[in-house]
Amino acid sequence: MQDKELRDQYSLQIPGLLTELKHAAQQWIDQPEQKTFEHFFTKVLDISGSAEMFGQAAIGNVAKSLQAEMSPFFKTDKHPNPSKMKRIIGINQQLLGMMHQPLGNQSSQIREVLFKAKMLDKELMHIIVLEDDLILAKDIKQKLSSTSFEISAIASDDQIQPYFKSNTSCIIANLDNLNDTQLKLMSDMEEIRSSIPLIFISENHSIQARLKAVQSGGQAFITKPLDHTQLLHAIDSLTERQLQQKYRVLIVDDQKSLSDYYASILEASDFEVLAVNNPEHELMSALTDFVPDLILLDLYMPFCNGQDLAGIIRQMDNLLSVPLVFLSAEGSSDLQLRAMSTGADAFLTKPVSPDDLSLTVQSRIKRGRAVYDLVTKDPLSGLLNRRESIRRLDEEISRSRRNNTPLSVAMLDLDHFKKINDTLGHAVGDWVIKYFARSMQLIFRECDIIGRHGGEEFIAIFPDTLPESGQMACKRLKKYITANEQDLPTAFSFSGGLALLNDDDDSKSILERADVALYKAKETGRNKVITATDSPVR
Ligand SMILES: Nc1nc2c(ncn2[C@@H]2O[C@H](COP(=O)(O)OP(=O)(O)OP(=O)(O)O)[C@@H](O)[C@H]2O)c(=O)[nH]1
Repeated sequence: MQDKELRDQYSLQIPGLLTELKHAAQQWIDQPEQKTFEHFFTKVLDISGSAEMFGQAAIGNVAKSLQAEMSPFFKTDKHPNPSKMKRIIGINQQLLGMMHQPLGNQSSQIREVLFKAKMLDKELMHIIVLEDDLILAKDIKQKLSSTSFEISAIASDDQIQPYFKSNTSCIIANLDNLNDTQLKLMSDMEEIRSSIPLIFISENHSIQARLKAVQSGGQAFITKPLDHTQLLHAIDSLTERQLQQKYRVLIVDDQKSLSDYYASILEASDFEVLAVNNPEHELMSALTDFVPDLILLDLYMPFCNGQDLAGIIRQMDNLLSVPLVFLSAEGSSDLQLRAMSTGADAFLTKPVSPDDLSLTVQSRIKRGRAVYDLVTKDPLSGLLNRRESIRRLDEEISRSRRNNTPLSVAMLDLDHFKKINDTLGHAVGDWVIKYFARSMQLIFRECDIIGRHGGEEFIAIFPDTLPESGQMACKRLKKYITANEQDLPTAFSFSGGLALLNDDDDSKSILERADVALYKAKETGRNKVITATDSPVR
């Protein structure tokens, strides 16, 4: 029988398998005992053992993860605990959902299993703080709330589960106050919280304490006295709060059918993908305009080989930290090694499974971003540093000229910041800088580029924007900061200068014009943004 016929036959069986699986799972839920569990397990085995062979790889993969969750309890007298049971039921529901869908449309479901749910755009993140030192809990709550998180602080012996919400994105727990049973609960919970990160804080600096944290599922360990910058940094890097834009993957492969296939897998896992099938003509503009987070390169192409292209890419400053992954049917380890020596980060051998592709891409991007962050970000504010902001401004100037679109740039500076430092101390000054940075991230558009130019001075680049809209964005920012004033350790304001790119400008001159306008705003009373060669807008 032909492959296709086999696949079609299997498709006809899916509704029957679906009904049996549903029934078996329900029986186990109603009567959670060994007999019903084993019956349910055999139904899962039926699917995991056959789906992939008949071209239903996505269903097969989820069935396999369900099988892996259940197998430790098969033919033993152990029974899954309630959290494990919840997880098994959850995965089973995904599997049923996939089997219920029209065939060929299941790939988007994989990401529910492989990837954590993305936070909605600008959605407030919810953090659970498990700390029975009421003063410390209150302090964490106050500091984090004023940085735009929603916080539930609970004593450590409380039941944590009822506090979980759909936007819960992080748990902070005091390791020192948790007894063995509670630590076990945290580690068991890992199965249901799956990707919600857990940060432990502790007074104990020892390796034993760190080990205990890791064994209980902790992904970060912060010692007391608590440095809130470090805490925020851990939250940011674990939750990817600042990285809510989609990861961008550039595929370079001369075979369109293959690049379409890879693109469909990656898009289903929420990556943004651009495919280049004709590198000779399309690659350079794709590299500069698309600015990929990772490049998937075919090793052999008619125009030139992937190794040479890797060499070209590695010569570009802004792509130095971007991971390169070769994709090829080349099985020789010698040739693979030679290819890797051009600075590539991984080699995937074709045919590559959807899971391998998604997971490799995801993990390499994460590492690439971590390196990129170290080089380009300002550690206090989490914004781009001065060097990177100017590099991005140069890029935006070129893009604006190419596309004939307007570009506005603002220099923003906190007012009387020295007084805040002098009267309330440097720590509060630092806090204001972070708060201001986060407010800009929250209020400005996703595509706007925000950097810390130095001290208490910031740069905001507004692509495709006239100064009038830039002024509106600054007004929204001012309104947001004023509205939240009561939650802050001190009220503060900012002044700004805004400039529109003109034909003669380069990054230096546009910044100078924005700076002159900023100076004017300071001179004429502060707390306002002035557009270069324009009258003040209050
Ligand atoms: N806390 C803190 N202070 C900083 C940092 N970087 C620069 N500063 C301080 O920011 C203050 C800037 O002071 P000035 O340049 O006089 O400006 P200003 O007081 O804001 O006055 P105007 O800009 O004229 O409104 C100085 O006291 C710097 O020490 C930082 O990273 N953290």
